[in-house]
Amino acid sequence: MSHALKWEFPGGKIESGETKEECIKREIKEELNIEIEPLLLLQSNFHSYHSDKEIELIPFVCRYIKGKLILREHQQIIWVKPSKLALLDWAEADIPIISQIKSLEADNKLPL
Ligand SMILES: Nc1nc2c([nH]c(=O)n2[C@@H]2O[C@H](COP(=O)(O)OP(=O)(O)OP(=O)(O)O)[C@@H](O)[C@H]2O)c(=O)[nH]1
Repeated sequence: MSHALKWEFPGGKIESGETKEECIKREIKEELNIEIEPLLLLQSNFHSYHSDKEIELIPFVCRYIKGKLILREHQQIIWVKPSKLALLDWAEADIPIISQIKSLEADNKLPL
């Protein structure tokens, strides 16, 4: 909501007592109604949107396990090939993540 109409990866904030893997599974189930398995932890990106708000974005490459995809919180969802990710208008914090995905794909290191 704070970056309305920008593209973001589905996810959300870690709750207390939760691991980052538990968090991403819970958030994807809550937001998209599907079960996923995190396969590869990418590098975090620390980003400051305003002086009062800093986020650590912790990206995972995940595998779809099961479930019917339902949009519970987002306006729109799309599947995008790694080579086309940079064409979208991303939330600022996401830009370095896109570069990581592109270079992993170029090196054939995406576990998909
Ligand atoms: N999920 C997600 N959030 C991102 C990305 N990039 C980015 O800047 N953010 C920001 O990181 C924050 C994540 O919070 P969220 O609102 O998704 O978390 P949440 O589901 O736990 O929400 P809640 O606090 O309303 O329960 C938001 O300010 C969001 O705009 C991204 O790629 N994915």
